[in-house]
Amino acid sequence: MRREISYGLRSLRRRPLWMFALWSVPEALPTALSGLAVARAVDDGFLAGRPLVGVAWLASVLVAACAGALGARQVFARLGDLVEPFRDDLVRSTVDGALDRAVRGRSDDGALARLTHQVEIVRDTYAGLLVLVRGFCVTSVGAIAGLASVSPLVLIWTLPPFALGLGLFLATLGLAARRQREYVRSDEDLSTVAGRVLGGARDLAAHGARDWALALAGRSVDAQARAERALARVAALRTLCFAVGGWLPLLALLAAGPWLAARGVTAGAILGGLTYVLIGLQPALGSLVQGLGGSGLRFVVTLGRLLDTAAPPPRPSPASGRPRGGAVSARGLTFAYGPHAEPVLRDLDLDLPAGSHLAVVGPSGIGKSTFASLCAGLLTPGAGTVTVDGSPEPAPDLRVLIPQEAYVFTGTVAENLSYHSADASRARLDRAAEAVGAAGLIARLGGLDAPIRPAGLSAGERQLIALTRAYLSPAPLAILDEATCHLDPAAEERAEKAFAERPGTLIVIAHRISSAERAGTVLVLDGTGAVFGDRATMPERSPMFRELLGHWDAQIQPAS
Ligand SMILES: Nc1ncnc2c1ncn2[C@@H]1O[C@H](COP(=O)(O)OP(=O)(O)OP(=O)(O)O)[C@@H](O)[C@H]1O
Repeated sequence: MRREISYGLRSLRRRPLWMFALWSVPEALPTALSGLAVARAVDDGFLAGRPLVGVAWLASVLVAACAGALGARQVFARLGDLVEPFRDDLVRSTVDGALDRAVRGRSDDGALARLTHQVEIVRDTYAGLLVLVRGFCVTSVGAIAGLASVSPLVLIWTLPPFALGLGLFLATLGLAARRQREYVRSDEDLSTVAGRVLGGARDLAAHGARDWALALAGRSVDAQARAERALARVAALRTLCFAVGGWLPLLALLAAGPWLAARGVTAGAILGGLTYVLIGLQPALGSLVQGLGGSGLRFVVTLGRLLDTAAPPPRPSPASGRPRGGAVSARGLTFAYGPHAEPVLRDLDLDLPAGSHLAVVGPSGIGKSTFASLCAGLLTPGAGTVTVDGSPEPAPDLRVLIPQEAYVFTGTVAENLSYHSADASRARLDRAAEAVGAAGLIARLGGLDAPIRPAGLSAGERQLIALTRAYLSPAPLAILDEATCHLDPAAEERAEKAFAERPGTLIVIAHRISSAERAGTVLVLDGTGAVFGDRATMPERSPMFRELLGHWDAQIQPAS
């Protein structure tokens, strides 16, 4: 349960939370004033023979209620600012988890149900819990402040039993969550067994296995009944906690009446105390017990299931915050896009030590992007293997691939940059943007907190954002698949140099041959075979490389 609660708390954005809390203050006024108004109305008004004073005190509660209503209106208007980012985070990690499984070739039948039904349950219950907990805090703080202002002696008799009931209730929450989970599990088991038994009813009857099937289903029915009884016992325990916290303060105050009167506490103050208990503490505790016991448990259990299947958290960055490793090794790597298609890559062998900088060059359509996708684990080799740091299924935490069409999402600049590095400080985001050459763009957009509208950015600007995001990733292997094609040569050089200096391995699918000039190692794909080796020796070893260099020289000569 701790994981779910801390996820819920972590998702609360600071600024909207402050606004939410600030607008809650007026709502505490009617509760805080209610008992005091009753006490004064009785003591200074009705019992003193001044009914108009009494009525005026009671009317003051009405005024406070109007102020409270205004506050409540603002509170609900701000609820979306807290709930929607939470939902977006949840959708993102659910989609990441499903994609991660899909990329690894694992089926994930429940992904759609999680994304639609379960995310919506969690979002609704989250909003309900925020309203509930806020309401409890506002009402109980108002009532306790009011009790203290009416008479500290009244507070002494009412607060301890209330706190005891609340404490006991909170202590049962862990048990209640466990029981709720067991209940959901047993319910699922029962429907699975019942489905199988009913589906095979004809075969079971034909083989005379009726008793066996009855016993099988009976075990699940018994288990579910046990789980439901256990859940009911927890509900009874909750009622007991409410009785202690909600009714005991009332009984204590009534029983202490003579004792209080002997110490100068007026009838009005005792009545005021009773008012605080009856319209403040008791309903606040009642709603909390009901709400946390119902939608609170639904929140914890459903969120728990979503988190179990969400994307694994990004691998913690090494101590220096920078990636290490990223060795790539291919053995007999062969790939074709169809069973009878001509292979795009055939029997490719290469070893790229960690920290290398490889440029992949070749004519258009020769298989450079295919090679990138194989290294990233997005395609599965038809024959042979390709591994990253020894892993044949390079997980997202091992590599980051930036394709030609860079994806940028609606959100702030900081959210876009830190997508692969949630723990990156703002200073790190700034340094990365500076290194990649995106600092000017970010300043133009209005800084890290500026919102991004993907459609408002040019293709090159989107590439700069995506490149900075990838640069910050803890993945030791970065693959740029023509990821700088919309940048001018100078901006491309700056971005590539930043990636080359980033610890880890860099593979650049070259858009311009100048990318190969900067790399230590080159892979030339020319259709008849592949040539892999040092950049310096490549012109001698590969006629294709010489040809590409010639084209490049011809292109840049007239300009120089
Ligand atoms: N999804 C696919 N299904 C079928 N064939 C594909 C697919 N993707 C690429 N191909 C084909 O595989 C071959 C290699 O494509 P690939 O995109 O890897 O080449 P490339 O060298 O990256 O080309 P470019 O430089 O134009 O991006 C091409 O003939 C292409 O048409």
